Amino acid sequence: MELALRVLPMPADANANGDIFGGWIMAQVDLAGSVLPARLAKGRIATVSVNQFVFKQPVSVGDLLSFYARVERVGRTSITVHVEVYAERNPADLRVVKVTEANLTYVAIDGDGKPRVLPGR
Ligand SMILES: CCCCCCCCCCCCCCCC(=O)SCCNC(=O)CCNC(=O)[C@H](O)C(C)(C)COP(=O)(O)OP(=O)(O)OC[C@H]1O[C@@H](n2cnc3c(N)ncnc32)[C@H](O)[C@@H]1OP(=O)(O)O
Repeated sequence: MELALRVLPMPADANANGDIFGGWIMAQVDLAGSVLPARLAKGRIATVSVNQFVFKQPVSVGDLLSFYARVERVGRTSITVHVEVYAERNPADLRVVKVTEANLTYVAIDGDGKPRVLPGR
């Protein structure tokens, strides 16, 4: 898997319990997932589906989040990627835990927002 994004959640991204909002994490996964498809599509892409989002562990302010991605499938106009998210925490006694993973599909689109055949397909 390839490192696509690394980010530190901030207090503004936390909910009333002090854990990071799932929706904020989903937005970061969408961005991280788009990196490999954007390279392959060589142009505009749009997210068409997100499957199997599972939150395994809470994320806290101060965790360093790393988003790893790999291409699962390349179709005629679409690319599906698998993204896994790991949190590094507790610097004094470092722990790395997988916090979530998801499959996302992106479609290459033209200037009118219609599906576009991927380069080389
Ligand atoms: C220099 C580079 C560095 C990189 C640096 C990174 C930069 C990175 C920047 C970009 C960052 C953007 C990342 C955020 C992207 C958004 O946030 S986009 C906003 C949210 N998404 C949208 O608004 C999309 C709305 N949907 C649509 O406009 C249309 O549905 C679409 C996406 C154009 C597709 O059109 P459609 O007519 O529904 O599609 P259709 O012809 O039926 O099928 C097209 C393909 O999609 C597949 N598909 C359709 N529905 C589904 C489904 N439910 N599930 C799975 N696949 C499906 C089909 O199987 C088909 O695949 P192929 O067989 O051709 O491979």
